[in-house]
Amino acid sequence: MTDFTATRALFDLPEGLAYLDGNSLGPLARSVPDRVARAVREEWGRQLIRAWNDAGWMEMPDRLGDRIAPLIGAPAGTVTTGDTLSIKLHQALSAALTMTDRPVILSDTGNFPSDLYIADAVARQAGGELRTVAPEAVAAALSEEIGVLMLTEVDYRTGRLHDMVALTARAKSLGIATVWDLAHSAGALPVDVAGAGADFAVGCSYKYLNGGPGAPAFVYAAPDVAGRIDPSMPGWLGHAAPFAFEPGYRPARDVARFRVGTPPVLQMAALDAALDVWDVADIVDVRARSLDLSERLIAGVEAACPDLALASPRDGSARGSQVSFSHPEAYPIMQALIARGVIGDFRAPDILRFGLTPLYLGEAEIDTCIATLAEVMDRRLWDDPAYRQRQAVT
Ligand SMILES: Cc1ncc(COP(=O)(O)O)c(C=O)c1O
Ligand SMILES: Nc1c(O)cccc1C(=O)C[C@H](N)C(=O)O
Repeated sequence: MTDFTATRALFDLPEGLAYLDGNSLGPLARSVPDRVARAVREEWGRQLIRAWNDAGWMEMPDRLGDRIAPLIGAPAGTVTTGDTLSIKLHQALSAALTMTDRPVILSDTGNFPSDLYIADAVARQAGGELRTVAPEAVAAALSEEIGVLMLTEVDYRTGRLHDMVALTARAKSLGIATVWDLAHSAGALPVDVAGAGADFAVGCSYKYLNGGPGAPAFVYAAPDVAGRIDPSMPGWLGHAAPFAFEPGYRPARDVARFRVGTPPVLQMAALDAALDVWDVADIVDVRARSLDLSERLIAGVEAACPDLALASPRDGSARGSQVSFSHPEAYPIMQALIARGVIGDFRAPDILRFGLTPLYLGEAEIDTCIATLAEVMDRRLWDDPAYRQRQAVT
């Protein structure tokens, strides 16, 4: 059983702040500064170029992939890390399109814009198109016209959770390759990519994995497809023998062929330290506690703030690890909340979004969030021109 008092002590959160935005940027794990300082001072500073071998820098992308793998139900050797999620998604989609003669990608209208932009471009470049339907309509839209199904398991706005197992099985029965974006799943709820039979999965590590701003993305390729991929971005570090400097490209074994160029070692050192929390935390316990905290938040907000409408599925099993409410004045409401030490975020056009992250959040923060939100709403504290000034990053 996970001891959540112990996991919370592993994070360095500002005193007096209720942080419900770990679904966008996870907080600093206490072990990170020393690990990064060691990478800077000892490895870079003293070992210099030798650190690629002696400090294991070159193996880091695959080693971190192996640390993330158990959280997404992937066997060892099937996940690697690097670049950004947008890039890893581009690579996975390009690979998936080579597995079909139907250059049509199906996704849903709620998917993250970056995913849709990339899918649209990749499909058009392959002579096909991206089709989108409402999230609830995905199963019915799967047909033999579709070549690739690309979905984000948890909707970034509403928290709606797709049924990965059922959709992947149905896709497979129609010969459709699958690419799952686990940005809002990895570290938030149990995922079983291998059990579901997914072909590819991608995700980021700066949300529920707490790797820090700009932390590397991860990519999973199923063992039966990995060795057949002709990478769209055949960088030298995805070569079977990078330091042979051969004139022609020969892909590395399985998923390692998704590596591109030099790994961001300092960022990877931060992620490496942040992942230590999973040595003492069980994702099944995290999910159970996330659901309890979510119920508490929903019940409290609905009782105290009748003007806010629940924008997430009410049924916990159909929801990821976030709870969203809608209101036409969601932007200034969130700014007023943030000014009072409760951090969630706003998503256009009208969503107040709260991430539930039991590794470092408990009942006290949920109750503070409810009470502060109630005060902001009751006293119309949001109705201040200062809170309407839009920030560049929301
Ligand atoms: C579902 C989803 N896909 C893609 C991205 C883009 O990731 P990145 O900026 O790391 O490329 C994000 C978040 O930014 C996301 O939430
Ligand atoms: N990646 C981000 C960034 O570089 C700046 C600000 C926010 C983000 C995010 O991750 C947004 C996030 N994907 C979301 O779900 O809204």
